[in-house]
Amino acid sequence: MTTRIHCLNPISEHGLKLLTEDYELTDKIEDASAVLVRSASMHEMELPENLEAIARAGAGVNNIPLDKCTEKGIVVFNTPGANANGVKELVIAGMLMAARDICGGIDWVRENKEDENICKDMEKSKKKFAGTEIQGKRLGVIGLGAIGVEVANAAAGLGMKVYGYDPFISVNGAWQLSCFVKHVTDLNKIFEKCDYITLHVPLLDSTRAMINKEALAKMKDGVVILNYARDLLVDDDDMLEALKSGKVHRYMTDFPNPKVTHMPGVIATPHLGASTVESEENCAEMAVKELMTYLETGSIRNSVNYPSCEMPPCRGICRLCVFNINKPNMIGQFASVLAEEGINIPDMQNKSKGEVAYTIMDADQEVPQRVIDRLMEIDGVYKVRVMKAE
Ligand SMILES: NC(=O)C1=CN([C@@H]2O[C@H](COP(=O)(O)OP(=O)(O)OC[C@H]3O[C@@H](n4cnc5c(N)ncnc54)[C@H](O)[C@@H]3O)[C@@H](O)[C@H]2O)C=CC1
Ligand SMILES: O=C(O)CCC(=O)C(=O)O
Repeated sequence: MTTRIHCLNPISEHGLKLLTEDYELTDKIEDASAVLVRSASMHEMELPENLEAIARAGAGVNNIPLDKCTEKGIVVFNTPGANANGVKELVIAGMLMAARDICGGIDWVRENKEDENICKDMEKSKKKFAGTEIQGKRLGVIGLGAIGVEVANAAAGLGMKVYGYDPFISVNGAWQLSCFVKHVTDLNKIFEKCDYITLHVPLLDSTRAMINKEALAKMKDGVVILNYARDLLVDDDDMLEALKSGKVHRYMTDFPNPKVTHMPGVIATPHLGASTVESEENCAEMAVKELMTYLETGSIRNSVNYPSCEMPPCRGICRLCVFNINKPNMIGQFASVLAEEGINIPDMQNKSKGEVAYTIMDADQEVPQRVIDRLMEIDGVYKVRVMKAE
């Protein structure tokens, strides 16, 4: 049977062409078993009953209703690191544009394009666009995940003194971090010391408005803030005050809104961080592969709401995938139901992540609807998915 995929945003052909003949794209989300999405907000959307998975071709998942998806047993994937280089390069460009008035200079040339004496006049005018160099300046990187690590390492390579803060840094992130990046455990140190501060954290309740009046008050006069992560990490009203007073020299952001675009000292790009051929291809490829693997085998890799769980090909007649609350005796109850129905489990795998768990069980015979209903009746089970072996 053909599996239908709906794209909520344009997804790179490089990824879509990996879909085998068992798949087709559909314009109707209500017909889709899976969704590919970039930044489109899914919060107000009705999720189709037969939706099995959503793959975010990118990093941030604040556009997806994760709790709702979890309770419906919809697996949400993202593509860790796939666009990190694209964002890193824009952040480095942002730092350079903040340090030198490159934008002002370009505007001046455009405005004076008809000037016959432009060669002479520019030598008189250029002093107003002069700037500083980033070499030797202090950069604070908040969030040392895929992007933060790359930004920190690149900036260290450009001769900046780099300070990194991430209380939840992964082992992998720590291994990849240049030894020239100073590890900071108190965020205030970044606020107090740095000439440039760049944000690379997800938008969560704990990070929302982390750049606010109190944080800004601790910073050096003339600090540059770079926000290529998410709009709501910065309190716009507090930023406006800081720009007006000169506390912040420039606010570089990838997230313009009607308030931000009117602020003095803002240089904004229209959410371009991941808009490179390479990042779009990497994200699409990873997202499509994650979806196909999950839809075909039940194995989960890079999910943000369910644990990673990988199983070799089905060793029975069919495979049951159970989504449930992570609490005692769930596996015992699943096994009891199958045992009472005379069904053997030749292979199984159970993984948990925080408050949820996921179990894959291979069954040595067809599993009748009655058994699925009994599994669904177990308190804490969100969903049971049945897959036929190839
Ligand atoms: N402008 C754009 O087009 C793009 C923006 N982004 C944004 O950048 C964010 C980061 O992306 P990645 O680095 O790929 O994600 P990631 O998940 O690899 O890294 C995020 C890091 O933030 C850390 N973190 C979480 N809470 C923190 C806190 N309170 N203080 C310090 N660190 C904290 C985590 O431990 C993790 O290491 C995404 O969530 C997304 O919002 C990502 C890609 C493209
Ligand atoms: O897909 C995009 O262009 C946005 C990328 C992004 O913001 C992310 O990956 O979090």
